[in-house]
Amino acid sequence: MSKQATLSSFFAKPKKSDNQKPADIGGLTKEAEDQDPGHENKKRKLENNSVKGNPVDKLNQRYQFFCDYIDLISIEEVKTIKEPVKKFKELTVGKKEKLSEMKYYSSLCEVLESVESTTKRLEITDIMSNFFKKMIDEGPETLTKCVYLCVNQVAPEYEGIELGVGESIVMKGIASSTGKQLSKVKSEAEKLGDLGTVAMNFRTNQKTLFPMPRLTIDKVFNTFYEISTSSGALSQQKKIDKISSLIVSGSSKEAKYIVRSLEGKLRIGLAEKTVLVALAQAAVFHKAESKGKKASSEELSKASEIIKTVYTQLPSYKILVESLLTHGIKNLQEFCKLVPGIPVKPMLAHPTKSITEVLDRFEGMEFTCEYKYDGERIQIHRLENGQVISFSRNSENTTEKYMDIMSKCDQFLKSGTKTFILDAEAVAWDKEKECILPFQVLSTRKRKDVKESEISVQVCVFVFDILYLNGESLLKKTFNERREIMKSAFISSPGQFEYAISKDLKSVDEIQAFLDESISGNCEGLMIKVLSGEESTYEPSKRSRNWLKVKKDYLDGIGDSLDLVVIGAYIGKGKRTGVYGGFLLACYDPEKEEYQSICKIGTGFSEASLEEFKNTLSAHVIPIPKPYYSYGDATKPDVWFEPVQVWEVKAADLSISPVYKAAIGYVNEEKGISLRFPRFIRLRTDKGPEQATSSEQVAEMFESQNFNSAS
Ligand SMILES: Nc1ncnc2c1ncn2[C@@H]1O[C@H](COP(=O)(O)OP(=O)(O)OP(=O)(O)O)[C@@H](O)[C@H]1O
Ligand SMILES: [Mg+2]
Ligand SMILES: [Mg+2]
Repeated sequence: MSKQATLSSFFAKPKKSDNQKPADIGGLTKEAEDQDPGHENKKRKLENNSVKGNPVDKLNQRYQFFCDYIDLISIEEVKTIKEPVKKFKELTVGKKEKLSEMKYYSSLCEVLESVESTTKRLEITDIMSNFFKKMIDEGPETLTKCVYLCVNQVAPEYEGIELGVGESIVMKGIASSTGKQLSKVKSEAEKLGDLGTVAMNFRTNQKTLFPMPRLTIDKVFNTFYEISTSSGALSQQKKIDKISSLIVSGSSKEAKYIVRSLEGKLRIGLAEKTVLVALAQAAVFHKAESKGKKASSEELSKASEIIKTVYTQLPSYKILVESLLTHGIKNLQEFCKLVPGIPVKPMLAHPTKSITEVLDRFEGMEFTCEYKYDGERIQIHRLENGQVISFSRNSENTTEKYMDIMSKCDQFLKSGTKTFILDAEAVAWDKEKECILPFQVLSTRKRKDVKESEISVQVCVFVFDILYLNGESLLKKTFNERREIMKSAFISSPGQFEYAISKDLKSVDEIQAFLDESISGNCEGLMIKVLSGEESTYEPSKRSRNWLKVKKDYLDGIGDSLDLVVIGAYIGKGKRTGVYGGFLLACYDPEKEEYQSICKIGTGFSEASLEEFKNTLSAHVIPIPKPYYSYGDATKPDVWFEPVQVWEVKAADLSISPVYKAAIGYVNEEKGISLRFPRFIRLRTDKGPEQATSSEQVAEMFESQNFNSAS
């Protein structure tokens, strides 16, 4: 551990055992300070200060004393102060000049505050790009950490390290750092609805005897990282201590953002896309200014496009920022390409409600129809070293879950096939009857601590696309080309590793027959995809109109199911006594960062599932609704939940509602949209709450329903 780290960790936890009152080592009362405008007393104290205790404590305390006043004393003056300061000078000032203002967490917080105070996207982008432009001078490490703090992550999403600790731990951290009772923190939280504000208020009213060293971006990021990665028996207390030390060192404003971050989300209206665009623009501005020029709007929009494309292919801010600063925005695409080992956000499809709708959309284009398998999306990567790993739709590493397939993947390769990225669907497979099993069977497979010998549910992987082969990205190739490359590089094996069944059809009748065939083969319907031309490239992370899904169960209905977040429940009566009788569901509006109520649901549940939800959801009951829940009083549930579960729901249709809030502002300024006859289908473990059906999607579904019924 470096000296710096040892010393700063001292600040994290002031030791009470040294029989020293803070004032003894330099703290002065406010009055004394006022009477000492030249800080003469402080300097004298600094020079004379003597501390008791073991040598390390002494050193630490002296260092702390030194830090208390370093801001008041010029470096020249410091040099004239003799022992004991000399030692600290060697440790700190001698090696490092005072940090630039941009290195402090307060500079970031100021920016976060300005972002929070506006809702105008362009203004937010400007604020951020200005900030990043200055940050570029601080080097790639600080800039990377800054970007991570802005999107509230500590590592790339695919590493699965999440910043966000339980509310109760954050509360304990606030209590211990502000000297308040835990019950007081809780009651304030109930009153104000936001823990960040609670921490801020407590911190504002708190008197500290001497100032703590200022928080740097580095320190905050590193502590967040430690908190996110610590596990084990003592981790709870360690987390509380770390949270507490950050809050103690932070100003009231800093405390607010620290707490918000720890809760898992900043909620200031700063979208990840905006951060990316701002980063691109910052690079352009920085370069232009260094040459004494002005950046053109063309350059700016081109840079934004480049960075967005690059990030979908290589979602790592560290690599992105380093390449950006080393090679410049223009060359970014050359240095940041997709690479096996780093998951790409998969391409998504648009729902349709009839085959004729598909034919209208694809008129004059070459397209193909594939079976739509009902399992779990799987992206299979083979790395340079021969390792085979897989990721979910959500970029979660699922190698362990599918270890049986991954371990024998090499059997399915033709010679010469080395590195690749495949897009596929994993489906439960009945070995004896040689047929596809329903999704429910697949979902019984364990995700963690899997032993290959204990796997009872066999899986067959149906491959439908290839993104990368032997060092080459295939994203820009047409689907026709990709499909040929895919078929030339692998050997299919029935019941284990197959290509998705497909036919290049043209007429409604043919497609209808193929759809029926897919249903008899235990599939959900068809995926219909553009085969050739510019519109047939692979578009990572995009819900593209070049891929259409046709689901048998939703034809002539609303076209697709919805994935909704459970935000509340109603106490069960009669047969449902003891469990929840119904639930309040919401869609998500990423622009407003809020969950909007869309329907009550009480149908589609088995007794067992109601028991299960009672157990799992009870752990997430919150006393009052989150400030980012939008709901009408008429639908107020008996209990509120944290947004943790996503349910797939089927509905008869959508209607305008004065009570529900979904997609408010899209179709009607005051009214929302609600689901009629909603029915629970299944729990989605592969989607997080923010990946629930968005308000925009709800509005689109509503509009397409009305368009079709009108025509
Ligand atoms: N041949 C195929 N081509 C592409 N995707 C397929 C195919 N067969 C099955 N799928 C699966 O179908 C999914 C798309 O339809 P589905 O309604 O199941 O999506 P979802 O996971 O609910 O996501 P969303 O509704 O947000 O699009 C793909 O993500 C993929 O997992
Ligand atoms: Mg599916
Ligand atoms: Mg869906």
